[in-house]
Amino acid sequence: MIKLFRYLKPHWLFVILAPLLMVIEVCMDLMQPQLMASIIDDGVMKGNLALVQSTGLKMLLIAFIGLLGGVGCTIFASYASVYFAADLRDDLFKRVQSFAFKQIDRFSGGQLVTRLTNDVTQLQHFIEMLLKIFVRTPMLIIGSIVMVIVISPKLALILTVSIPLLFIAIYCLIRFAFPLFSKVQAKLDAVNNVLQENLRGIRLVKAFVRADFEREKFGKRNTDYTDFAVKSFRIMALNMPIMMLIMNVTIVAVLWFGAGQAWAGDLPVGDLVAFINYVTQVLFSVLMASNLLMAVSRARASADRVNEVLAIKPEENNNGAQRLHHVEGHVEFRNVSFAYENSQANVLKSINFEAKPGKTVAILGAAGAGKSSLVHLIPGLYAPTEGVVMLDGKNVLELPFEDLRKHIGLVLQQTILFSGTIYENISFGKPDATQEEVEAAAVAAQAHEFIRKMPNGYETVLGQRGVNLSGGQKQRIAIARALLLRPKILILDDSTSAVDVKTEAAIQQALKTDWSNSTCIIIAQRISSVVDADFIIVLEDGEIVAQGKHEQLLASSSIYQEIYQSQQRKEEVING
Ligand SMILES: Nc1ncnc2c1ncn2[C@@H]1O[C@H](COP(=O)(O)OP(=O)(O)OP(=O)(O)O)[C@@H](O)[C@H]1O
Repeated sequence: MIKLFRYLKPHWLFVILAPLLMVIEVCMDLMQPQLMASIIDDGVMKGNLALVQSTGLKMLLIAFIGLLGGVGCTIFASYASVYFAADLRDDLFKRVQSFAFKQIDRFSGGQLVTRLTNDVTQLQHFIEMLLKIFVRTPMLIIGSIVMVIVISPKLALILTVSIPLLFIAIYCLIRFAFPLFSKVQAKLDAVNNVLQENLRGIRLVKAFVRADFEREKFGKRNTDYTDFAVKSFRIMALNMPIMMLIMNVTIVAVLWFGAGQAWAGDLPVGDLVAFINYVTQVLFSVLMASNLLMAVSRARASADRVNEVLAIKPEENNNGAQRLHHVEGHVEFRNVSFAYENSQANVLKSINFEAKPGKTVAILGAAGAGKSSLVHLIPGLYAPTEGVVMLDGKNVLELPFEDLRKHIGLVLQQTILFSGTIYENISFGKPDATQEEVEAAAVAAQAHEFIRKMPNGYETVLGQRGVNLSGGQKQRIAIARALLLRPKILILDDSTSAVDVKTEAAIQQALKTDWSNSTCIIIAQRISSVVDADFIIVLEDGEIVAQGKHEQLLASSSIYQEIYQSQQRKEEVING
């Protein structure tokens, strides 16, 4: 957790001011019981009204100065903790943005959300509390102990029993609390996961009438979380009553033994009252320390989870490598095998093929054959476990990633749109694109016509994830976004699956004419989408089982013939 304190460095002024102001409040608190003793012994007992009034005014003034110190401390502690949390959140967000694909796979969306929200808030509360009481508590404890010893060393011996008792109670509570707090956060992760997944897929849930099932699933995780949260609150709830019990027993003991000294004239009544006040301050300060320690154990759990994210090294950009200014677009897979980190099995096995500049290579294969995994290796989103992926004769993993990816237009299988205008979505990769460039990309992606017909054209605001568009329209916007970059390599990962055959043909025609310099790698389900490709690869279980041109494959590959015939039959059924 100490590591996270570096986020307080830029706000050092608040970090210094908060405890300094707290020192003022503590000094005032330490003076009050002495003044009270003086009012009682020299004013009340001796009938000296003038002294009661003047000392009373002094007490009011001191209380006011203490109040100013306390308020100032709270304000600066809040500033420091809020800015600390903002900087930490910012850094976490940047770190998540810099994750490589394999690191994104490690966390579920819900886990990252909890870390960036709940865990940061826990740490913020802890920092605020720490700044408010880390000076106050030791100062009050030491100051008050000195005062009770000065007033009555004999009575002060009572504290040698009650303070260790308090510490033992606190230690036990914290030992139970820490593992629970870690579990509570993990359970909250699980709740957030279901929540996120469900909200994203709410239409599917409704369409499949699975609301009851999802409600039950959520209910289970929610109850699980609540059970642990209740357990941890129960432990925290024990804290206060145990401390109060020890405090009350101590005060009774002080009165018991103090009364004898007072009656014997060894201890003035005012001093006895002041003694009780100081004892109360000592015990309350220990209580505050216990709250702080509770907060430490909770914050430690949050800090561990936040540090887990911060410890992940950002994806290397290969900055030392030679810049990639010009790309021909020659892609080659040499004996490439690949496995995801979380599974041992190879999803790609000894892949060899090349895509020459300006040519179109199509990849066909059943679901799960490894098509997406294969194309993700080209921009270096994952690294092959064996073999090498080359661009213009260079290993893509040794190229500066930013340069490499600027030359690659990737249209992902799952269309991702951001809330914002259509214009902003298309120009996502090139924010300074002109209207003409954006429109040209949209024309080629067969999106211009439907965008033009929308009430605000390119300025139409899309709802979250483009809810106000059809699946095919979303895909065409995603294609326009990639085309706008004028990439030397264009990868379409099943990106026209929701587009009708005629529109798909028009997109392919536009690619052939206006984007003929780009090497295209197209993943498709329909053979009609790949017949014109310069080269077709058929993948099965991560292996290339056939390759060649459409006619060659029809003549020589039984698997290709099977796919072709089954699709023909389907079309005949559809066309009646
Ligand atoms: N991030 C991942 N972590 C672990 N395994 C994965 C991951 N992504 C895909 N896989 C596995 O890799 C294999 C190939 O998946 P891939 O998405 O490449 O297939 P695909 O041919 O593109 O399938 P589809 O046509 O359904 O998109 C599958 O068995 C899949 O379960």
